[in-house]
Amino acid sequence: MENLQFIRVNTLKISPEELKKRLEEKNVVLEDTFLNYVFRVKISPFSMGATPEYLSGLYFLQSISSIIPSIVLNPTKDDKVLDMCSAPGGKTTHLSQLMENEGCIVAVEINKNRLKSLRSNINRMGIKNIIMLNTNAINLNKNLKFDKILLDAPCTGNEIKDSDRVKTKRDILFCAKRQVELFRTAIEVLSEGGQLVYSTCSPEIEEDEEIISYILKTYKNMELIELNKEDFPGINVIDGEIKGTLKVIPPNEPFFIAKLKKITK
Ligand SMILES: C[S@@+](CC[C@H](N)C(=O)[O-])C[C@H]1O[C@@H](n2cnc3c(N)ncnc32)[C@H](O)[C@@H]1O
Repeated sequence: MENLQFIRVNTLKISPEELKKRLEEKNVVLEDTFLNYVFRVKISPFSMGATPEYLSGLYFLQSISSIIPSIVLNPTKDDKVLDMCSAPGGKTTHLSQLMENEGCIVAVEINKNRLKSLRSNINRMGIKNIIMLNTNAINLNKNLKFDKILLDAPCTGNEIKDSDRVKTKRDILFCAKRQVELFRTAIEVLSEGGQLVYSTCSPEIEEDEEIISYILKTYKNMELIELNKEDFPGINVIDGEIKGTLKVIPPNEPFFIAKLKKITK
């Protein structure tokens, strides 16, 4: 099988051209993707997680599927952004890069140990617009308000990440319940007119489309913003069961992505 490792260049520190040149000088073979700052690693003589360039924060190792949610959220320098489930920070640091290290991101993570990897990634990548919160995102103060929210929810995962785990119906329903609870808080702290991206790396319909359809049925002030699979050439993306949602399928890492807007309070 071809190598499906990707690097996201940290454009806060280096240009894609310069990093590509530096890695090619070390015999790394990179292939372009539809994003000028993301490359597929075709051949590497060494581990891409142990190079001086990696350690000094010039790039992040990230599946191309998991690059989609931050692009779809499309934050600007003026936004107040909430990342509800943020460690180890692949998407948070990508959001920060898209915001050119300006604006403000509140990155929430419940797990203390995982918060350490988030902190180290933020430091390594020279990011200055993130406030970390070690708490349960479900219990966030409902008076807070954000323009954009990423809910990259904890889920049962997928066979590419976790091939030996056997998931049960019980695991799936446990995650689905928590996903709805997180979603309820997300809607409360989203400003009127604000946008929310929901993603999971699980292909299970109970954690994906069924969550979106429950939310759209229950919250009449939330509407779906339709996504277009043609915007992601070179990635195996199909339409989800709900028109306008996306599913990334193998050989890429499975992912589900949906975007919603809060039309009224
Ligand atoms: C899918 S991972 C997030 C990956 C991350 N967004 C990234 O791109 O690197 C889900 C994360 O949510 C955290 N989490 C689970 N329940 C949470 C909660 N109630 N509040 C905040 N974080 C939570 C988990 O510890 C885990 O780190």
